[in-house]
Amino acid sequence: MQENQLYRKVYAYLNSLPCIEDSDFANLFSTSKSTEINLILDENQTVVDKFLGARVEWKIENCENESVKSLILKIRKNDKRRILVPYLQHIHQMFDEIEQKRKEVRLFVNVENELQRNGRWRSTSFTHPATLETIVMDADLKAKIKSDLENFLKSKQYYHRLGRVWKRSFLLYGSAGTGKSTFVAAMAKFLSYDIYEIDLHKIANDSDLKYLLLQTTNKSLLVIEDLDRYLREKSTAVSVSGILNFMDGIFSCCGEERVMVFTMNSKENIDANILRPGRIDVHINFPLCDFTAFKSLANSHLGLKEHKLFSQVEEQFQTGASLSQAEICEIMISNRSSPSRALKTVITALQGNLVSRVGRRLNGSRSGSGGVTEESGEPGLFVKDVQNGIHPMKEIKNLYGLLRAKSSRKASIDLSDVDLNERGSLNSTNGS
Ligand SMILES: Nc1ncnc2c1ncn2[C@@H]1O[C@H](COP(=O)(O)OP(=O)(O)OP(=O)(O)O)[C@@H](O)[C@H]1O
Repeated sequence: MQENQLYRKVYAYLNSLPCIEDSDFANLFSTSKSTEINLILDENQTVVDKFLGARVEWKIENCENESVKSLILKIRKNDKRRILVPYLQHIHQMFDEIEQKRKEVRLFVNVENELQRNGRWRSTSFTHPATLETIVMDADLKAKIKSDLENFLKSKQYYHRLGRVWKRSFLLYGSAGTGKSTFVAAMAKFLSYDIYEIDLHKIANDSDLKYLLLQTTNKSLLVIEDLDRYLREKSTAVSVSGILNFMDGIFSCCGEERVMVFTMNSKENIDANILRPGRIDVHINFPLCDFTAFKSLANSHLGLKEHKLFSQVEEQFQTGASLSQAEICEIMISNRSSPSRALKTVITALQGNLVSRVGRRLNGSRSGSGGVTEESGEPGLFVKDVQNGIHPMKEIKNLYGLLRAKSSRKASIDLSDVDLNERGSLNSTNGS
């Protein structure tokens, strides 16, 4: 016999009401999440609910046939016409939200063509503990992204009215270890979407990629990590046009409520067609750790809000030294029993980073490369001289000067890449 979907939804809705906790009888059940206990309605119990100022009553009853249960709804005659339909719609909506929260997030990865006996995706439960709260990033930017995702979840009608597929694409770009992958995990958790992580190496050709896409479900996050590397090294059998179609072609529109996420170390030299709105709607920069991010990490990893060594750490950041969040986290985790030691190690690592940068820059100048910006992997290291532009030799002298007199704050060293102005910004192009 087929399950009555309305019954299922109302039942789940009633069990989610706070009044169940106050009732005289309720059955206790554990769920697949070991620490979670659910309270479930007892038979013949009456549940009172309120909607648009009206009181409604539900009762769960056994039918003559013991295996069939029914839910009896009582509404005052005067309220019936006014609230019945909107009330049932409200239950539908609440049910979707309950399902969303309850859903276990799964991680899917694609397997090679020849292993496809059980389909091309293998999945496992996704239990990554990262959340948007645990990610250290600019607070305004985080709030904007959160609200962008919340808006997306509520925008089915809006997208449909525009004749657009209900999907949104994000580019997360920045140096290694700045939190891009962790952010993907946090997004999936926030949305309660399954993750489909696509390994382009394991895809035979463009049609194979389409085939994989058709095997994904709605409410999912499709992720391609390090897209810039695939494009640069041409290390996949998928062509650029195959990737463009994946991002915004007719096949990419087969599902709904999808979020696509691409990560890159740098978006320099990336074909503008790939980055255009529709293919990428939101660009999010992940800069290397600065002093503000460092303080958040020190707080979360070492429980430090202030420390006498903070001023020295700040000085290092001001001289242009930098480390990724991953490097700083690792130092803090391995020295967590001694916060002072952790901070001293961070200071030493920042000093070492500055020295090696200067060394590399000197070598670069000697070999005649005259490189003012560094290619991907590290953001450009500039000394900006407002009147005279950027001079590599002057830069090196400045850096040595800074190393000698660590407290000097005369030179201004800007460690962000070309998107400095976008730091903390969220470029949203379709205004959903
Ligand atoms: N912004 C951040 N907030 C909190 N932790 C971070 C952040 N960035 C990095 N980390 C820590 O560093 C580790 C590595 O980060 P992650 O893998 O997310 O970086 P990534 O930018 O994806 O690197 P890659 O480009 O090499 O894949 C994570 O386990 C996380 O604990």
